[in-house]
Amino acid sequence: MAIRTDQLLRSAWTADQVELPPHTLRWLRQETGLTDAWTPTKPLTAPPSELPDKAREVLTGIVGAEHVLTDEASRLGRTGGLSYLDLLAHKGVGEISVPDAVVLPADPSEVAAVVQACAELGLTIVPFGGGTSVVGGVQAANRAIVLDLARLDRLVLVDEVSRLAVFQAGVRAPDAEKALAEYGLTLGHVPQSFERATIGGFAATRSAGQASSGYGRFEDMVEGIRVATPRGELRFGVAPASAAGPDLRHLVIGSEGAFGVITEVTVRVRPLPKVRRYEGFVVDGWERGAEIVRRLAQDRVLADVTRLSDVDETRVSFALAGGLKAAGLRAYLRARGIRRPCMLIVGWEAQDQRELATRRAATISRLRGAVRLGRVLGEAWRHGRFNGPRQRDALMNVGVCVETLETATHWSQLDELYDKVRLALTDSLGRAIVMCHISHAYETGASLYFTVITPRSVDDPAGQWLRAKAAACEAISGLGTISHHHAVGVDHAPYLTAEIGDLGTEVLAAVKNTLDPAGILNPGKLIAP
Ligand SMILES: Cc1cc2nc3c(=O)[nH]c(=O)nc-3n(C[C@H](O)[C@H](O)[C@H](O)COP(=O)(O)OP(=O)(O)OC[C@H]3O[C@@H](n4cnc5c(N)ncnc54)[C@H](O)[C@@H]3O)c2cc1C
Repeated sequence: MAIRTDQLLRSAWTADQVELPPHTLRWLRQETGLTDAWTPTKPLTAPPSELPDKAREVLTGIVGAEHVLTDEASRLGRTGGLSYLDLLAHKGVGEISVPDAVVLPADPSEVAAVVQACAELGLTIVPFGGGTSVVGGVQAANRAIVLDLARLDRLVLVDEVSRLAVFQAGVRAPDAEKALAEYGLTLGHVPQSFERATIGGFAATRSAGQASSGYGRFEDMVEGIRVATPRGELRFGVAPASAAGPDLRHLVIGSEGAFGVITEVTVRVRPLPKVRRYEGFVVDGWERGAEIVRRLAQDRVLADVTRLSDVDETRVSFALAGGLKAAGLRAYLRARGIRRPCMLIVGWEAQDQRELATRRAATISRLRGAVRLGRVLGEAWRHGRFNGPRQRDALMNVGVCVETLETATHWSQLDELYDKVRLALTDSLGRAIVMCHISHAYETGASLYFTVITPRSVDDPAGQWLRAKAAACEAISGLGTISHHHAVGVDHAPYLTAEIGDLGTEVLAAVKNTLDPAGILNPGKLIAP
């Protein structure tokens, strides 16, 4: 099997060298004090593989010699995920552990055999989907082997009557959508990592896509799931709803490879939309914007995509759009009485114009006081919706520390959480741009997604972000969730008990102990050591 090149690009999102436009670089220097001085980088190298001969022999017997890879490129290609710290580590800054081998099983039965064999051999396994984790979820502690699900790439079946599809876990989101489109169907799960992430990864992390208001979070889409554990196979989901005890699907959805390896997922699918419309509005101030989004959620008229940027994120978006355009827009908005512009993107997807018009009218009637900037802004957002990681590459290339973090809470606590996280980040980082948006709203609350941009520390680039992230996590603890959709991984594991309590942590540990008594599955993720 050809190794996909993007798995080798762990220090960047794309192979192309991306550069910031000159006006953006100038603006960034003014705003953040960015200079040309930053820690030099060098490519990461791998130590020799220490995969024991016996283990190689057993694994080769299951998947074939060509699917047990110990060469440097294959192992570096599955070293870590895509957090800022992982990307830095690939530039030779900070610490990261390189796996001893990459194993590529072909189907659920080979996955089960690999898991059993590793349990007997005492070999640690890191399940690896698209490798887009931003919380240390695919870090290979203890010189583990990476179990790459890339060959589980089939659409197993489509039940058009029930609107269900069964995918193998390694199917990437664009391939899933392409396969479903042939049946006139869609999953509608569009996270920013869409181009690379997999069906199994979405289930393992309780992912949420940009259109979650319309299509739901990924866990809402999972009807059934198949998981290989060292103790045998788990299979859940025989009916759309059940009163047969607790819903055990949710023991494995979000289990981040710590309880078992997801091999197949049955997902709810919907008809492909025939019409779509995305529009941009501007509201005056974050508090007013959040109130509008709350009304939309509580009146149940949210657009499929509903995304509110705070003043700083809006300012940055306008600045990046370029000098004259941005100045003209600001003047226009001032004339319309908007002093603290906050951008609101709304997008609807429907089967026909009539459905779209009805839903649009219901949403728009609640946007009192908002200034409509029209479809150009909405469409620009839609077309650029996957650009974030490319922009991050360009920023990192000029010595910027750029990272995101996310949380969620109830409406009554949203402002407090917003203020506390912002304060924690700015206190820790000093001169930094800290911006935020709401992109997932519920009747009872919403997510907050923060992006940070600051000059990378010359002396201690990793420590700079570790300290800021710790400060933000402390601010979140007790007020919101430690993760709305990025999952727990290694980074959030120390904060999980504060959220679910000692007994909750004990329950998770008991489940882990039952399914994985030798503790070989993704150690250190989800449950802190
Ligand atoms: C630029 C960027 C943007 C992002 N945007 C979003 C977003 O909008 N919404 C969102 O929800 N997330 C987002 N993420 C986070 C990430 O993409 C999601 O967590 C995604 O669900 C991970 O899928 P993956 O296939 O890449 O999984 P991986 O990164 O490979 O793995 C994630 C975790 O799941 C485990 N795992 C993977 N596959 C399996 C399996 N088959 N069985 C058991 N365990 C498994 C891994 O061991 C790991 O702990 C973003 C990440 C990046 C880098």
